[in-house]
Amino acid sequence: MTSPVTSLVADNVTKTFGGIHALDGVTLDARPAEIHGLIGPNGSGKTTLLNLLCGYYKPDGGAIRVGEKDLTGASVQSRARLDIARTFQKPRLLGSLSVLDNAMLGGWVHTEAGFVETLFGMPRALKDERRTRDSARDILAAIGLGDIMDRRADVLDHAHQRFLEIARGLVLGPKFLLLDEPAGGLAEHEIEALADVLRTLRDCGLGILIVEHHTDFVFKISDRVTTLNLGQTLRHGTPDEVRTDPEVIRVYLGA
Ligand SMILES: Nc1ncnc2c1ncn2[C@@H]1O[C@H](COP(=O)(O)OP(=O)(O)OP(=O)(O)O)[C@@H](O)[C@H]1O
Repeated sequence: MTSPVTSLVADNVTKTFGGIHALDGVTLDARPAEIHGLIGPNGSGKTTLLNLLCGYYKPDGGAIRVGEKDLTGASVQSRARLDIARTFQKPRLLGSLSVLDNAMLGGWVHTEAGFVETLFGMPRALKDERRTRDSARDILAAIGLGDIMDRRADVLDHAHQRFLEIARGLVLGPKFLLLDEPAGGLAEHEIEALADVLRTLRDCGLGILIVEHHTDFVFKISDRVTTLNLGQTLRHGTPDEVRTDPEVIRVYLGA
């Protein structure tokens, strides 16, 4: 598949677990400055595709690329260096650390100091830390967590935990942000706030891929939508094209 140079592409990927074909020849591209919604019934392969894109799994067939660069065998760490960040269905935070410290964990990828320099708090390590702290503070403030930066992560409510996970991903300075059910468990006004944040990030040039069951939210916020079913692409198009597709209605959305 040819694609715009800087897209993150899953090209004809397959993934099997035992006898289960979780993905069977799926192609999808996440483009810069675009929100791409990925929907489909339970078990249709959405999270597996996200895990292939960020390097948690290797595909059994097909390829993962950013532009012309083949990432198929690349580790999660090297993909983080290649500007791919993700969040999880259940936020994975370090509860005993503060909001600020959790956000700063996203900055490891940009540190220049080596292990020994960090261990002994040498100048380059201190500079790394200052830079990451400043960046984390700015992002937390922008995402609405500026007033609770010193709070422990484990006392945050669910919405704040979700926003903190996104902030941590952003401290990485990614070009692509992969979100696994970011609206899960959020109230309507929190979903509105999430939509505002994602639109702003998109308008700043970030490519965003959202796996989500909250289809109203997906259709409202996405530029393009892909529907999976049984590990295959059922429909791909604009939100209107997908929402009104008879097969998508039959298999997933209901009449
Ligand atoms: N690590 C694994 N080991 C075995 N089977 C797996 C594994 N991960 C996924 N599967 C199977 O692959 C299929 C696709 O799962 P996946 O989690 O990608 O679907 P999904 O669309 O994200 O579902 P949901 O909406 O419920 O999160 C399912 O049949 C699932 O049981």
